[in-house]
Amino acid sequence: MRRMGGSRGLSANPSDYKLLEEIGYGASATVYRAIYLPFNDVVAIKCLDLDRCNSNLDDIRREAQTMSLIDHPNVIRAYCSFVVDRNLWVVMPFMSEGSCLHLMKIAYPDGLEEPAIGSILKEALKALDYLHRQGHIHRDVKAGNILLDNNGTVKLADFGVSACMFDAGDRQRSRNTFVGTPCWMAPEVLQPGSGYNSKADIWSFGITALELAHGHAPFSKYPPMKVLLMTIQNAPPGLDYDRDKKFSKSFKEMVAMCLVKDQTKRPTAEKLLKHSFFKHAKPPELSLKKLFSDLPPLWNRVKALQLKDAAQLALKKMPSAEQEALSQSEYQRGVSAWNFDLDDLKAQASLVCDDDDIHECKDDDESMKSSLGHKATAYCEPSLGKLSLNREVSQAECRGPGSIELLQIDCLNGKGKNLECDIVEAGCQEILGLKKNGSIIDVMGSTSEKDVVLTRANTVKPRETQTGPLTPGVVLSRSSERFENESLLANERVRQVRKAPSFSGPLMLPNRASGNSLSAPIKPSGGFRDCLDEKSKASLVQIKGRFSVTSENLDLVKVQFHADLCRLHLSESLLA
Ligand SMILES: Nc1ncnc2c1ncn2[C@@H]1O[C@H](COP(=O)(O)OP(=O)(O)OP(=O)(O)O)[C@@H](O)[C@H]1O
Repeated sequence: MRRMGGSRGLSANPSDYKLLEEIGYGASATVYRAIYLPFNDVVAIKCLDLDRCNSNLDDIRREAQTMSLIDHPNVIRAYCSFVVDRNLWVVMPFMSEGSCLHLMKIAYPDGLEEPAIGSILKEALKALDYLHRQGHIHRDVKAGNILLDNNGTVKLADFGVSACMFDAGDRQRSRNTFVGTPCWMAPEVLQPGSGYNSKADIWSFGITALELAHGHAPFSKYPPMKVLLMTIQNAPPGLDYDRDKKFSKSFKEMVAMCLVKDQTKRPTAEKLLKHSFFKHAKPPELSLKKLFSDLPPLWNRVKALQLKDAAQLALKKMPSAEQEALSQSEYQRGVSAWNFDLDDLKAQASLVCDDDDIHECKDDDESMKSSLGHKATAYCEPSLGKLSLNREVSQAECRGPGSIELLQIDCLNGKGKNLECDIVEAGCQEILGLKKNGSIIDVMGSTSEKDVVLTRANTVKPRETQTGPLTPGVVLSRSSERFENESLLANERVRQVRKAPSFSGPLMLPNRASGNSLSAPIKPSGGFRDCLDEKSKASLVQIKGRFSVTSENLDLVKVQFHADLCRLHLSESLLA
């Protein structure tokens, strides 16, 4: 056991803590509610599995140190941190309402009202202002990293990928590293070698504003590679469309100021705080408390979300581990290609149907809703040649009420060209048992319902169109009782899905579903990294929800990309 970082009277003795329920999970960590026994205080403990972590110990130590030095009411700080067996425990304040992302997923799938958004964003912006003044770039600003408590306190969390602007040498080079979560990443962050600064956080902040307004980030239904391309090539997203009429002019203007592609034209956090949108924002204790007044306890919400994730994974035909491997592989192809062949990626982007982009730019949900019950418009271009891979199901996104499930079948040859595409449409809500117009997700109402859901999910076949009426799901209740009753049985099922067995070879990954991101899944790459040589490992890091490729050693990335592709071919032939 080793202690890292400072403490405010809390001991670094693990036996002083009693771990209670799981309240969150990310790429490499599980977060628990816990009791600090000597004071009988409730705290949160982030348990980072050092074996599962892609970061090296220095990065982890840095996150813990950064967290322990933080002193701002809107930034989560670490009370203390210490190593227990192969885990790093980071002890921090318990934020009883969890992340904004979880809150939206469970109760506000179409986003929050403007007053609440204004309050949340203002507090998060104060946090960014503080961090930037301290020389930090957060690099992972998103709703999943904005935590709330029942008093309406808002805190920015997760310094896992933060960087220091004052670093020199190797650390300075880390700012040429491609880090973040694709949907939230600024265009300049996607350009290896160009370098970026705290303005990257302002872009992510603007994306987060859209996320809070719509319930999901722009482009979140697309695979990561396409997100990267769209971020670079499309006009910046904004609050410009029909569905956004309800929002004020000043909100729209504030978002537009953040989402300027030229980073030099974006305001600093300090300047943005002076914008009229924030001047008129209500104190959070007035506008936020009512958001969670009827919700069950955080841990039951998290369980419900885990069940939903599990059902989504079960929905797909392939064993989840295999599917994750393919998803990982797709992601990697895209990013590797981005790094070494910009023209090729641009060519790919030009092949994407205009329709598709229009759907995204106009209004994901509206277009999805309107296509409910109809065969979705073809997503990709016609075949360009002989099919070399028959990869299926690269993305399955389930949105809010009234949405459909798109299972995108997308095949690539070695050059990254799309060869064959198809779309399978499935009634997402039918499969997940979601109430059509409800807000809270009560995914599994009873054991038998769970069985029905999973059985249904397993019988969905890619390449078949799922038509017919959507059956309204289980009635969603704001009572916590049902969550309580379900939790034990459900937990086991979730864990089984999480620990899906490996399918074939080194691409098999631990499964954490989509816990902290609404974007297309980006999976942990521990298993995959294991098969790389040490140099390749150094140049490429991917974890769920985040992505990192250094700008150096791109050749290694390229070599690794081809190796990945070969493995994928091999898997395909084994499958055939
Ligand atoms: N102090 C806290 N109180 C309550 N919930 C928390 C706290 N810290 C984290 N969580 C929950 O746990 C989730 C995961 O935490 P965190 O983002 O720190 O993990 P991570 O592994 O770094 O995630 P990722 O890499 O996916 O962003 C958060 O999204 C949030 O829902």
